[in-house]
Amino acid sequence: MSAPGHWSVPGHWSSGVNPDIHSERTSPSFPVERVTNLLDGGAELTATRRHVESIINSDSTFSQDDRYFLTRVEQYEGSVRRAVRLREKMKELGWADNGTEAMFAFRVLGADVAFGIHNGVFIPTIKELGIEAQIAKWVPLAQDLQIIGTYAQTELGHGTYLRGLETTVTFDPSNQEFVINMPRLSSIKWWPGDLGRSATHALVLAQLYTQGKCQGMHAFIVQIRSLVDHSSLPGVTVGDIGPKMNFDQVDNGFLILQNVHIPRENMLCRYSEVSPDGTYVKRGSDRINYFSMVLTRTRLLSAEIIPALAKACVIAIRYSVVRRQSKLKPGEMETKILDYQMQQQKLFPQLATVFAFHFMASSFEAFCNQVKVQIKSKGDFSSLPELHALSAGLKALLSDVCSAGVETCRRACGGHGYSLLSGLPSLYTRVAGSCTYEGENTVMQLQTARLIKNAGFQLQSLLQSGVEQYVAWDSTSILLAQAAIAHCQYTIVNNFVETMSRLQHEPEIQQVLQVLCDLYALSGILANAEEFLHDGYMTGHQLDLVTASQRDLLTCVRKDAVSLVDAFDYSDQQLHSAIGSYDGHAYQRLFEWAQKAPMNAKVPFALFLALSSCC
Ligand SMILES: CCCCCCCCCCCCCCCC(=O)SCCNC(=O)CCNC(=O)[C@H](O)C(C)(C)COP(=O)(O)OP(=O)(O)OC[C@H]1O[C@@H](n2cnc3c(N)ncnc32)[C@H](O)[C@@H]1OP(=O)(O)O
Ligand SMILES: Cc1cc2nc3c(=O)[nH]c(=O)nc-3n(C[C@H](O)[C@H](O)[C@H](O)COP(=O)(O)OP(=O)(O)OC[C@H]3O[C@@H](n4cnc5c(N)ncnc54)[C@H](O)[C@@H]3O)c2cc1C
Repeated sequence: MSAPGHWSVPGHWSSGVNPDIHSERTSPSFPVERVTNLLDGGAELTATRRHVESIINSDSTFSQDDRYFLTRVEQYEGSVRRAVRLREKMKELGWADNGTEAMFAFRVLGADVAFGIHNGVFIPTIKELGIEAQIAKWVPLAQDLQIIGTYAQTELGHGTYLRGLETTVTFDPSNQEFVINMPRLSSIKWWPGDLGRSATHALVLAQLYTQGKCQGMHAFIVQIRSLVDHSSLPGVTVGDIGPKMNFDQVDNGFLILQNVHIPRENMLCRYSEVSPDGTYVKRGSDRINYFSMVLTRTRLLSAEIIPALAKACVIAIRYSVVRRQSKLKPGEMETKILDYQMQQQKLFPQLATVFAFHFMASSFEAFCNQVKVQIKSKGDFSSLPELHALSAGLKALLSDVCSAGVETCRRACGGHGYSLLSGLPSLYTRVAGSCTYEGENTVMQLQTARLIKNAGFQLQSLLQSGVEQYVAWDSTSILLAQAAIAHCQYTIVNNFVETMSRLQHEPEIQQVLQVLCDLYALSGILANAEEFLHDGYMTGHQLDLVTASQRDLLTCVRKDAVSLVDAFDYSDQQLHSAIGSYDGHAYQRLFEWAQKAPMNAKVPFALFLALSSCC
């Protein structure tokens, strides 16, 4: 520490690691690398991921040092540059689109690389709902960025209620074409990502009409811009929907189609098709055209939703050991804020939640892949309702909990948590979108509730009393949504316990993770205490025991907290945080990054004159 009164504005970094964070890493009670391996799915995958990250982090195109000081157009153009560079890298290095390296590359870059809907929804939907000939035609063009696609389903007037979508696609057997129309203002496609400036093609989800009958929502590939000069095609009006809470780098757009003609072959027809004479042929489940959303909900858990809370925990816990404020014991040094029980009560249940959700998402993705194979190779749709119900409930629960958890981490960092430079506000505004997109959470919970017994009794008694089905359903919906959440919580705790039981051959990591498993379960009981008391499932005394046990567990986690967040293995480039970096030099980074603010650029002389003239 420099002598009082004599210090220099840091023009350089304090070398090494902040001693306050260094002391937290000297004796972890578990092998940190083994937890990293467990989270990656094995040591080999950790090595592959790190190799991919080192390639990305060493390429200046992917650098985002100025990310907090860019205009919206600069953010969009930067994300497009990164997307094109990534495609070049993948070609140079031979990373296959469905390979591990590409999966890690997209995960590291997330929405910071353009064409997230193109890569994450447009291409997978063609693979799932298209026949082999359609996959062979469109997917290579898309993977090579010769076409850019979007997924255009939501309209100005409808997002949740898909049976209410107004865009019509009518088959004309005389010329073997579909004619697409949007009958009114509320029919305009509104929100699709990559649509506003980038997309050349759209997967348009619309009501299919053939032989005068509506056959419900189907998917159609529609070219919307020229591949020569990128201008919009005849009958097409397209643009950006304007500023949003986050995702400024994404060109969410609007699309109007008036009398646009497409060939019959452009309807994705793995599970349904229109014959040349206009006959509609259906294969499989009524709701198979919703399958792409089920897959996206599942992928978003580990691609977007859980990483937001994981990064927030890394930032908040690292900052909480380098931030000293007030004194626990008079006369001693100021206290690390992580030593306050309240700070532990805020942050450690969030940390336990990340592990619980990580293990749940891994198990659920395995189940989802199993169902995909069942459907595609055997035409067996029997597991689709369960997959839908659970994917809807998990997406709703995990996005709700992770959004609230990121906000808790942000608030736990005081004023610096309110600075964009901490990385926390943008983590929150970004993950908050997941409570809405890919199925609004309330509606998703109610989809899960269709399976749940207790709510069913209430529903049954209403129906038996003669109440109409839709009235009975809506008047039970609060109970139904609660039942759906409880069902998902039970599934998550059960999965965490089962995951721990499979670690008996690694006692050191089993022990530290078991503490988090217990903390997650007990915190869940405390957060829903009224339910357990209401049903007589627990007494007040038992709840007191839960509270005391939770407090003891917080103390157990405290010793290893920094090592546990280090195990997530996020690089500083991925955290984009001045207060959560590995070396713990929060104050130096805040000061240096602030110098980049355009507000600190040389005051223009004209402004100086104007200011001086008014005083
Ligand atoms: C990895 C990603 C890329 C990463 C990249 C980088 C990051 C980037 C981040 C941003 C990424 C943004 C990505 C946003 C992309 C969008 O937001 S796309 C638009 C998403 N929109 C939605 O999710 C719409 C939500 N609405 C719906 O799904 C449907 O309207 C509902 C709610 C399921 C209701 O459908 P419905 O036809 O009215 O059916 P309903 O009457 O409720 O049910 C009838 C029966 O069908 C069943 N059913 C309903 N749905 C299904 C289904 N899907 N399957 C099976 N059965 C079903 C019901 O269970 C029910 O069965 P029974 O109980 O009768 O046995
Ligand atoms: C960041 C972002 C990216 C997106 N990307 C895409 C994309 O790429 N492609 C695309 O097609 N769409 C996209 N969307 C749109 C998104 O899918 C819709 O916003 C979402 O499906 C919700 O529909 P909505 O906005 O019409 O809300 P509504 O369906 O109008 O719901 C509004 C509110 O009404 C209530 N409500 C609605 N229905 C019910 C019900 N049955 N019971 C009880 N309450 C109900 C709920 O409180 C709900 O929050 C995106 C949205 C966002 C925010």
